[in-house]
Amino acid sequence: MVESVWGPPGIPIIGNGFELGRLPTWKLPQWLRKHADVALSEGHNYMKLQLVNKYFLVPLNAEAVKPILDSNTEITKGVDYKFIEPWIGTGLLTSTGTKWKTRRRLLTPTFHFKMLDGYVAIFDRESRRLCKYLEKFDGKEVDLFPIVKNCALDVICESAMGVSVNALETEKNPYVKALLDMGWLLLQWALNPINWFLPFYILSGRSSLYKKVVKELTDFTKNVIAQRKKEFESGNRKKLGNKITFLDLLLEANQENKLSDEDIREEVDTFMFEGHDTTSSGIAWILWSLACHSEIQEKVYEEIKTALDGFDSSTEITVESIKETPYFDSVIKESNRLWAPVPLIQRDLQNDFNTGQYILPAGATILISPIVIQRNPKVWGENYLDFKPERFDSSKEKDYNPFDYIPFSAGPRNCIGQRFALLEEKVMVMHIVKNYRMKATMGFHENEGQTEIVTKPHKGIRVLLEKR
Ligand code: HEM
Repeated sequence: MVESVWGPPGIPIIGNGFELGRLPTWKLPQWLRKHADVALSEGHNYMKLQLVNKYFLVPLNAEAVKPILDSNTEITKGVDYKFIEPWIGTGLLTSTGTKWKTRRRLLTPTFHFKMLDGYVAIFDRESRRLCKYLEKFDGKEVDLFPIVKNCALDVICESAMGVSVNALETEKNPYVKALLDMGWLLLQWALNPINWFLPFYILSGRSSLYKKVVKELTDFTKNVIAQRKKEFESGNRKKLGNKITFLDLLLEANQENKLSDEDIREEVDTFMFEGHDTTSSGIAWILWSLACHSEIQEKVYEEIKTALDGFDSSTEITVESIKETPYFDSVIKESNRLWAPVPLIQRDLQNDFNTGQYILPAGATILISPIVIQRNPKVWGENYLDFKPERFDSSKEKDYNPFDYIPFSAGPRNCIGQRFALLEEKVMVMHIVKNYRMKATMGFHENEGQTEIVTKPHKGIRVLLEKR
């Protein structure tokens, strides 16, 4: 049971809460890694963290994480997700049991590779806009992170709902503002337990802000759905090239009575939540890795040039041209290894769970940190902190277990948007590298991953930008 699992020493009753509460969030990955090394060296493949009366059990390697991620029964997410349920409901991300299984089956075809062509056309168009926008920073130092984040938001609004919010050029859109406020509220709630104390939450004004933001976000989606449904029913489906939006696919299921209007709203809002902060974090770290390693950046540039057959400004990036870049694939994988965009994955155990080494009790929370697993020196070597795309050389035999590399999680509840995300990362970075040279203004590891909803670069992505 829990007592037999090793954990970093804490204070009686409070456990590790005091230390963790004071730890800057960008130091959390190293803190976890340091203690994981102690646990592993003493023969444990789990460690426990105690926050007052709550235990978090952290699997430390592939052997420990595989049974839980592979489980078809332990699929219930942690309580932290409850906070966003008034917004995203119990859609694919937060539901469990039969509801989750039915939704997963219904939504899987929306990410079928045939559907991705239409999304890639959006990535291409929005990335071109991004490169145009960046022209004003030519020869200057700029933080690319907020810019990429806005572009990713434009991409997800277009892909999910067929709506343009133009976050890249305007901060005034009320929907964009509400999304930013929601991000802030979620972070405050997750990081600072004082917010869990209802009287404080009400008196600090956060409760009323929360209600206002939820209303703004859900009203927006409801209006888009109502409008689209009218067009859809009149047979006027707005086409994206020859493909349709995610919402249109859901409306088809609606016509077959498989999803109600509210079900559709839940899923669209789930994709809005899951689909832009994650990719902007992924893209940001790839750009950072390239900006810190100029020889790797040039190699990627040359590979893209060949794949796009020389390229001029009108060259469109398509699913076909993306296939021809194996080195760039390795660069993306290595970046997602070192800086997994989703810092923590949770499962709330519904039953006692036998890991082979321990029996973990029902009610405990399994806390999976992809960064901890992906920085295990026993798997990735003593140079695990170095950026080495050759670790993922496709011509070499894989010398790691698939569960040692889990940026998109694994098993039945893995990321349904993985292919969408990787294509978006590729297209956006390809456009930037094709048009600009980036040079970091500080050392690679001076920038750390801040554990927020996503792994955020705590010093931004500050680079000197130079037009090619
Ligand atoms: C770099 C980008 C992304 C990363 C690293 C990422 C990673 C993840 C991870 C770690 C999970 C949790 C799985 C678990 O609990 O075991 C997840 C779930 C999910 N992701 Fe992503 N994600 C990304 C982008 C996206 C995008 C673009 C979409 C949609 C357009 C998306 C939609 C979802 C959904 C709906 C789930 C819940 C799946 C389920 O529970 O069945 N993700 N993602």
